[in-house]
Amino acid sequence: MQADVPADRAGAQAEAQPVKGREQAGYKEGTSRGTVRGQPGRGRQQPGRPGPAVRCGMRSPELPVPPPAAAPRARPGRGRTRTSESGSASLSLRPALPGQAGPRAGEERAEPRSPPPEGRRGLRAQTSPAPIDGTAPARAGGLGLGGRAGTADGSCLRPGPDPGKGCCPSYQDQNLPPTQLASFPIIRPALQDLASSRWHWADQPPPNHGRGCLYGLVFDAGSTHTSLYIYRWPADKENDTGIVSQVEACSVAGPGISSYADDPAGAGAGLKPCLDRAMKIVPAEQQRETPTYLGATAGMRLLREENSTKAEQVLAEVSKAIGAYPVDFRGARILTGSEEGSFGWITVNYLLETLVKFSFAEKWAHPQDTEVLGALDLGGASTQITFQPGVPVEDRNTSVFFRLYGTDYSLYSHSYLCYGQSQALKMLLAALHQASSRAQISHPCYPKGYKETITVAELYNSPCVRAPSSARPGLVLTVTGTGDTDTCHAAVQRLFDFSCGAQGPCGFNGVYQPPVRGHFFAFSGFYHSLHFLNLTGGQSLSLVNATIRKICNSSWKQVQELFPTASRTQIRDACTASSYTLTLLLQGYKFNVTTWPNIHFIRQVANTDVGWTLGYMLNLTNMIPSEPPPAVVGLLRSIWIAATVLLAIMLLLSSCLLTATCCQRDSSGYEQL
Ligand SMILES: Nc1ncnc2c1ncn2[C@@H]1O[C@H](COP(=O)(O)OP(=O)(O)O)[C@@H](O)[C@H]1O
Repeated sequence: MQADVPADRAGAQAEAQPVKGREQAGYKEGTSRGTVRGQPGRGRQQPGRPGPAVRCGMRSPELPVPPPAAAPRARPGRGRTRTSESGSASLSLRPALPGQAGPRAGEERAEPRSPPPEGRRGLRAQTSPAPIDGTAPARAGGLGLGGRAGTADGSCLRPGPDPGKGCCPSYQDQNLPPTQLASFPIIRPALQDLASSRWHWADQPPPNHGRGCLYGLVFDAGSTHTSLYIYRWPADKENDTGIVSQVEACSVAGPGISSYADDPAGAGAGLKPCLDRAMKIVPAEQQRETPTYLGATAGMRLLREENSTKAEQVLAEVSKAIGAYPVDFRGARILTGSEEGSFGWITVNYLLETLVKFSFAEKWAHPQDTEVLGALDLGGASTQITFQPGVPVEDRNTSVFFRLYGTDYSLYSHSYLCYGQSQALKMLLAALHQASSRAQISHPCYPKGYKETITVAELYNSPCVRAPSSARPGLVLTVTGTGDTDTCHAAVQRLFDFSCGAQGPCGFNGVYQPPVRGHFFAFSGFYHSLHFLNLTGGQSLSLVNATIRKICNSSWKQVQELFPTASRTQIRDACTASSYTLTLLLQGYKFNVTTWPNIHFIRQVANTDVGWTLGYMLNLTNMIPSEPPPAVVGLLRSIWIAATVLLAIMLLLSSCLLTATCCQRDSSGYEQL
């Protein structure tokens, strides 16, 4: 369903034609927009207008998805569980059409898995259990058990008549050393470079003279919640990189928009407080040119699988709500799993300036000898892994190509639907229920002494779990925690099929994956589940194992004492979530004791949340063009001064020469006379 978009915007969007390019995969070495540094506004794309170029592409959605390595496992219920979101979805890195849903073909339906082989090793503590202090003060850098919302720069939140004054932070202000990462020695040099380059900008004239700042708004409509990210960048540096900062992340009250399937208007109404907040931040005269997007992720992908009409209704309602505000609304759509992974990867590498960097020669350039980082995202309903494997990606369904700032990137990316944290925990409970086939469920990952009830209807309310045909929806199930680490780990492992078969290296459920390579940022649920146990500070794998083991063996009373301020659900899920996270990383994505230190659990870099939204906006506003702007960009001021002096000298010399010639001619004339 198309969203309501004014005709003038439709025109702009129509410029963004799908581009045929290399390998017919929607890839184009796009044209840069020719922004000339020092001449603000000239040659610059109008803010809020999509860039002309499509810069990358992915496999066509029609490509077949490889069959699972293992034989299907019969599971009762209605239909198949979706477990894999293949990169076969066309990743259209171009302005989204309003209300356009992402291609469905990318949503690979899950194939049932075979039971994992017997005797698979569980998670084992390799050292004696370490004390857990979930209430310990946050490490340097201020990482804490935080809410989703945060104000990066409170001083800039007031609307003002003059957006150019006090609106954009100065470059000094932007030089916010991402101290969250200070404990990661490998990453630190890159961050020091980042900081130094920002100091370098500080030498430049203030960026916000003239047009002030530009803003962009992106709603992350996740399966568990929705957030509005408000971004800002200096207007005269629109085509530059590394300068977009997050002003605020506004958390929408209530669950994710997919929960409003039976009340679509409620999904739209819920967005209004955050839109009102944005209208207070973005100066009134700039609101109409502020590009605004809503991207929905796995929750909506699942709803679309279940009932596409309801999914469209929800999208239509959120579009209507956003369209009522005076912004340049560019549409609400459902991202494919591959887009989610790829935009997360762009965000990570943009924030670390591994794609393009401001050099000492005062030019933006692709940094030499800089390794890009991989991205690991754990949502509520899906998880993504995206990295540059350094070897050809053998499965075209998981292959992603980017050309960014004149450099080609060949990535591996895959999204597993239903393997986000909330849905995985639901699958675990359903499996335990089906194993018990009674109204009593013993949950080995819940603390001893914990008890709750849940109806069959509540348990089986997702396409990721299938109700047994005999299950009565109204039946009340009693779930009792047994706090048994080994049984818990075994149950978590049974959610996966780790066997790769003959087809080569894989992740899980028979999905091809080359061996992990280089450093990774692990964010969203990966960060939150381990941060709760204070395990995001570069702890060794043995300590992580020992800590999780200890928490999983604790009683309900003990964990309540350990986490006095946490919610009941957080405490209940501490063991399950961390066990699941570790299993996914180690057995699923195949990290090991050697590569474990290469995973950096992170929530923010330089006060900007790490997630897909920033990469999405950067792409749709063409802020990382496929080719660098023309070479005239970034000429040194000293060169201009030298050129002016040289010109003056040349003019002086020419006039001297002219005078001398005239004099000579005059004297020769006399001679003739
Ligand atoms: N402040 C937080 N504390 C704990 N967990 C969080 C927090 N913020 C996000 N999460 C977790 O991060 C994930 C975000 O998922 P979400 O974006 O809603 O899902 P998806 O990307 O699958 O649609 C969820 O697993 C959620 O529980």
